[in-house]
Amino acid sequence: MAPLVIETHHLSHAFRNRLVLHDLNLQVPAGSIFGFLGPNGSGKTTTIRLLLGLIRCPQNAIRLFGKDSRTHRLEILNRLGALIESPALYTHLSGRDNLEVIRLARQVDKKQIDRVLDRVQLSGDAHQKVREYSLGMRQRLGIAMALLGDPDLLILDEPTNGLDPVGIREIRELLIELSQQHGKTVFVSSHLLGEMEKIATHLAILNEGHLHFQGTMAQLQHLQSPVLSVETNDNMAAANLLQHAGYHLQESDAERLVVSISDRRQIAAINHLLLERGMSIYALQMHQQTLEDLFFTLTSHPETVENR
Ligand SMILES: Nc1ncnc2c1ncn2[C@@H]1O[C@H](COP(=O)(O)OP(=O)(O)OP(=O)(O)O)[C@@H](O)[C@H]1O
Repeated sequence: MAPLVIETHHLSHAFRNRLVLHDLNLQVPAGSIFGFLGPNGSGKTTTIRLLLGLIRCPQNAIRLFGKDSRTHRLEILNRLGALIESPALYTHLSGRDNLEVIRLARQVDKKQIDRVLDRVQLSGDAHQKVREYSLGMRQRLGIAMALLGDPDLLILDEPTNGLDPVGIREIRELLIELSQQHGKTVFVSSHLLGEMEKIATHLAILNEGHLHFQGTMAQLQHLQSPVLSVETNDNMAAANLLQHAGYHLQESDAERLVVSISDRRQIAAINHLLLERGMSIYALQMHQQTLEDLFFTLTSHPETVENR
């Protein structure tokens, strides 16, 4: 297994006595594109601020590059670049001059400006004022800033927020290239599973400060179970019956009844049970859960998947 670039050990955090992160044990392997997923308010930005040392954490709770984040702060910061939501930019300056400001502050070699402009494909627009940049170009410039100093690890908080589909695709391609061709580890937060699905090698799913899943994309896909849509003359009565028989209902209302099943034999058993109780069955349709469904289940009924 690749060495871990980020590790958190029982990391918790409270704002004024309100616990917003609970016992987080993250493990981010070197070279991964690690999607840190969760709905709004689940604690992603708080985790990222803790990782970056913008919020103080207890000693031994966070290790970056195998070193404790409290005792090796400078050494760690030299190896990472970050972008939290939108970059702070001087819009009256050109893209190149914005990079120059950061370069001077970080005391990085001047040659790096051309290198990072090229990497984010802004070389041709480098002399244009940032106020003329699209939102997508501004985000790419923000990533270029994070790349100054040639960091091994990039930490990006919702980098595609507010972008149109073209901007989202550009960022997606850039992150894949940074990982695959330049060997960076990319830790990227998002509330959109569909977006992460296209690029992440690993995922963690956070909800209300609790980690509900962590692993590779393949491991997440393995959790996808088949479901059965059931349509009867009385879906509410059918739902009661199935629940009493021990089935897990993913959705149940008068319109829609969706039951988790483990194999096809359960379809026959459900059919039998409903007929036995005199119900009319209009449809039984098996389909594979999508990752979107699984994400919804993990963040709303985690107990149903956690122990599989
Ligand atoms: N400075 C703060 N003071 C008090 N509460 C805070 C503070 N920052 C965040 N919170 C609370 O902590 C919880 C987690 O917020 P956080 O911003 O980390 O979530 P998030 O997953 O990044 O959400 P979003 O996608 O909306 O940015 C929320 O309930 C939020 O209201």
